[in-house]
Amino acid sequence: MSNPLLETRGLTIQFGGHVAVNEVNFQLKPHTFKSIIGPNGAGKTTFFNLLSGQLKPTAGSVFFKGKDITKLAVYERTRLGIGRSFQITNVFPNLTVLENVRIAVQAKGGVSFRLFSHYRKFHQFEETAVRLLEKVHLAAKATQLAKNLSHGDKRKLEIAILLALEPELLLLDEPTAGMSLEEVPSIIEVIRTLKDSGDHTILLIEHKIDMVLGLSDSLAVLFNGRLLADGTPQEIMNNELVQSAYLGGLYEDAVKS
Ligand SMILES: Nc1ncnc2c1ncn2[C@@H]1O[C@H](COP(=O)(O)OP(=O)(O)OP(=O)(O)O)[C@@H](O)[C@H]1O
Repeated sequence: MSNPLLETRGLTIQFGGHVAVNEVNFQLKPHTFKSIIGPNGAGKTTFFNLLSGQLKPTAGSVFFKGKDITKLAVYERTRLGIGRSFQITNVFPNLTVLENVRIAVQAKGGVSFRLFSHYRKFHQFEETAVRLLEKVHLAAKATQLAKNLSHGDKRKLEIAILLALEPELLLLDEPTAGMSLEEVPSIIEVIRTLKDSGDHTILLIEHKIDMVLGLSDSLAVLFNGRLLADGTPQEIMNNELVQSAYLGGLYEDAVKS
C-alpha cells in the first residue's frame, strides 16, 4: 500500500459559530483521481482553501508527502507541488493564449522579463507552452487573445497555466462551473486526458455527481462540513448513509443546479 500523497487529520475551520469543515480525516493516494462531492455549502471550497493554504485551520493538520504543511503559505505549497484552480477564471485578458502559458512556463523556469534576451531559451519556453496547450486541447487557439475565448476555453487555458507549474497534485475546483451545457463535455475530455497521462494526482470538486462518476477512482462525500464517506463510486452509490443524507432529497438539487 502506497503512502498517501495528501492527508488531513482532524482538519477543522470555524467561521464565527459555524463549523464549515469539521474534523476531516482524509487521504489521497498518489496517481489516483478523487472527486469531492457534496451539496452547496457542504464545505468543499473551504476544504480546498485549507489544502492550498488560502485559509488556516482552527484545528487539525494537512500533510503532503508525509510533511506537515499546515503552517506553510500558498506559494510554499505551490513550490512543493500543489497546484490549485479556482472557480473564477484568472488569465491575462489582453495577451494571447500562448503568451499566457509561456509566461507561466517562464516563471516556473525562474527567468524574468529583463533577462529574457536569449532567443533559444524563449523558443524552449514556447515549445513547452504549445505542448501544454495541446494537452488541454487549445493549441488551435494559441494566437487568439485570451479575452476572446469562451468561458469553457478560458477554463482550459487556466488549467494549462496551472500545468506549467508542474504540479504533482492538481486541485480542480468545479471546472465546469458557469459553463454552458455544450461546453461541459470538452472540459471533461481535457480532465480525462490529464488523468490518462498518469502524470498527476487529481482532486476535483464537483457538486453534480453524474459528472464525475465515470472519471473518479474514488469519491469523498462532504456534508455539513463532515466527511460522510469515502470510497469507490460503486461504494458511495450503495452507501446508506450517503443515500439518506445526501442522495435522498438533496441528490435532485445536486444534479440539477
Ligand atoms: N470566509 C467565510 N466566512 C464565513 N463563512 C464562510 C466563509 N467561507 C465559507 N463560509 C461558509 O462555510 C460553508 C461552506 O462553504 P463552501 O463554499 O466551502 O461550500 P461548498 O461546498 O464549496 O459550496 P458550493 O458548492 O456552493 O461552492 C457555507 O455555509 C459558507 O457560507
